[in-house]
Amino acid sequence: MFHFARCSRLTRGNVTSDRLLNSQKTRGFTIHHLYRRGQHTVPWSSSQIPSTQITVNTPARIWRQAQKVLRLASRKQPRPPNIALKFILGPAALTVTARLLGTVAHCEADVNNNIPHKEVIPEFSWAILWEFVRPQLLALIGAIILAFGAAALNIQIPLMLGELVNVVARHMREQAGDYVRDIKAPALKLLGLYALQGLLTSGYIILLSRVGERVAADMRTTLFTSLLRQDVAFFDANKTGQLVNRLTSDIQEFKSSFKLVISQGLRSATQTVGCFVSLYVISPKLTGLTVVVLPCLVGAGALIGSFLRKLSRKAQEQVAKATGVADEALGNVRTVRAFAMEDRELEMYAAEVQKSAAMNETLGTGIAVFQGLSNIVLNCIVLGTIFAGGSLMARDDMSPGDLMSFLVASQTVQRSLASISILFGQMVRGMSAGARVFEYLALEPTVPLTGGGRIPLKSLTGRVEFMNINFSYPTRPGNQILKNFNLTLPPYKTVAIVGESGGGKSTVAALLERFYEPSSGVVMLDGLDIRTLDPSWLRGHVIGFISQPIIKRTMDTTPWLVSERGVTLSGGQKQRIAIARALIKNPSVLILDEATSALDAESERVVQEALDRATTGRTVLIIAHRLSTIQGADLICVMSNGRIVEAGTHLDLLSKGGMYAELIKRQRSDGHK
Ligand SMILES: Nc1ncnc2c1ncn2[C@@H]1O[C@H](COP(=O)(O)OP(=O)(O)OP(=O)(O)O)[C@@H](O)[C@H]1O
Repeated sequence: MFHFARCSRLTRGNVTSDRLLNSQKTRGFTIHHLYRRGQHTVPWSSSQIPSTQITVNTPARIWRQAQKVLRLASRKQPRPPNIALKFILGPAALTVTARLLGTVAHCEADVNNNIPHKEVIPEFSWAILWEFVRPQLLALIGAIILAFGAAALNIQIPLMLGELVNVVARHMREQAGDYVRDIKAPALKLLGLYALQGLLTSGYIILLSRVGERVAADMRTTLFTSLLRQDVAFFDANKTGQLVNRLTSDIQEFKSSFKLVISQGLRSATQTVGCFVSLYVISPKLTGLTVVVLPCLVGAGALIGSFLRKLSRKAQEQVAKATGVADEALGNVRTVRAFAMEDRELEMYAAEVQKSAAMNETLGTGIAVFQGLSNIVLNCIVLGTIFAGGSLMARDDMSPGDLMSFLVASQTVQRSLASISILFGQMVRGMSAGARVFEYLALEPTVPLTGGGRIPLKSLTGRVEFMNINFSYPTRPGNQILKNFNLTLPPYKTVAIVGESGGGKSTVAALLERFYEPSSGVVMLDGLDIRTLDPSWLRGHVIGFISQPIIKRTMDTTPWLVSERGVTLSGGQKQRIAIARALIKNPSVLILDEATSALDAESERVVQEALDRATTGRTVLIIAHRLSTIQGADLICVMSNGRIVEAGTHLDLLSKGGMYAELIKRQRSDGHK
């Protein structure tokens, strides 16, 4: 048994409807259950109608309802195995370096991770990067110099600390001399070093953030410019969400990596080399011991760190998934309400939120165990160094200051090595994000936005001819929509196209707008192939387009504020605004694509009057569903199977008793006038 529910028509090319259809597809719905092109009735099987509904909107009631759904959802979620066990048993966990605490902190803070794309990752181009970096070269060189300076000072600091400790130790041993006078010089020197290091660090961070922000802003505008230029077919093939992702998270990811690799990469590399030299100078024996132990610690730590990062990324993906469900539901709240789907949406959201909470809990436990182990290992390293260093001191191979310097320098090496291992992963991620951004920069549209001839508006008559057009949409090349299609729109006349849904009527308008190029054949304007004409002039001055979908935001041309998606306006008001916008450019050719099909009788009358005035003195192409609105057209063409099969006036076609007469009969019996 089927129930029929009325819903507002989801229009083609409408992002909301596309998103809704996609989301419903993924949630086990069949598109046809929700939407059939050109029909306003939506069949539902009785089993799909939700059995419970939120009917009372008190907060307590809603809260109870949410809790019920959450309980149900959490019952369905299998709990992950105890992560602590995995970590405690992992043998590698015993050799974690302290700096990898930083790795974990990084995992938590890395909220800009891109959800990995399934498609093949394009190649990173250094040449394109150079184009963006070149204007910021001076600031970048400045940042690099300051970062090097800060790193060089970091190498000095352990040695200075050693000097200071030696003064203290000497005084304790000898109990003689002026302690303040002796300690003053090295202490002031160290203080100076600290201050300079702080200054250099602030300097390079300021410069780098300037470079990073400017490069990112440049990339965003260049990518957006490139996207706006792309063919309509490009947008058929690529989901809006993915494109927006490239503008936002990919560029963000690239920017973070760029800044991090330059600042921390430079600093860590310099510090590692410099401190190793210091270590060797201080004590070759102790350095030998460190060379054996340290790489094992760093390697094991990096391994666990990378495991946690993966876990963190999965948790973020899950959060994004949950957000996606909420976004779909809130973005399409009218449809959700119309189908009484609140319970189901809540259930789906709660299930996704539960999953993400469970994953984040796992991650949290992992981080906690990791941090605990790291602390133990760090302390053991310090203990081991003091133990080995102490025995060297006993043999007079080392001074207390040397031991202090050694401890601090070895900690610096550990931190730097761990940071390099993190940076390597970050660099790979940043390069993939950059490559995804660069991919569309080099893409050239087949139909340019501008360029080509213009016909002087005074002599333009608006005669349009479609000659032997064959056409398939680029995304569905096997499905030929227009087959040897021929049609002439005489100047100042109104031609209507009618026919079965999905027969290709709107496609004809899309070809005239040059949204797509025909596979073969030509579209002519005043005897000129439109491919030789300037597309921006054609769209901006010659062709006016009024379709049923309403523009979803305010435009400069409207003197009053329209709410998001135009929800505060009636259908008739929206349509009259659309007509006003199309007429502002005083077009010679006007396309009306189902301009009144969603309106009630009164609004239709008002809009029809506006349209009648608008069409006077122009070449008009009407793509119609409701045959009542086109009876006065100079020519009515019936389309079937990609070509015109009947043409004539309303009375001609009625008297012929062919397809048009059949359509009229069918619409009358369906209840349309
Ligand atoms: N952007 C697109 N990419 C791929 N196929 C498309 C695209 N737009 C439309 N189609 C397909 O092309 C065919 C013709 O669509 P078109 O919108 O031109 O038909 P129509 O006669 O205007 O239909 P309706 O009366 O239902 O609006 C349909 O099968 C449709 O699914």
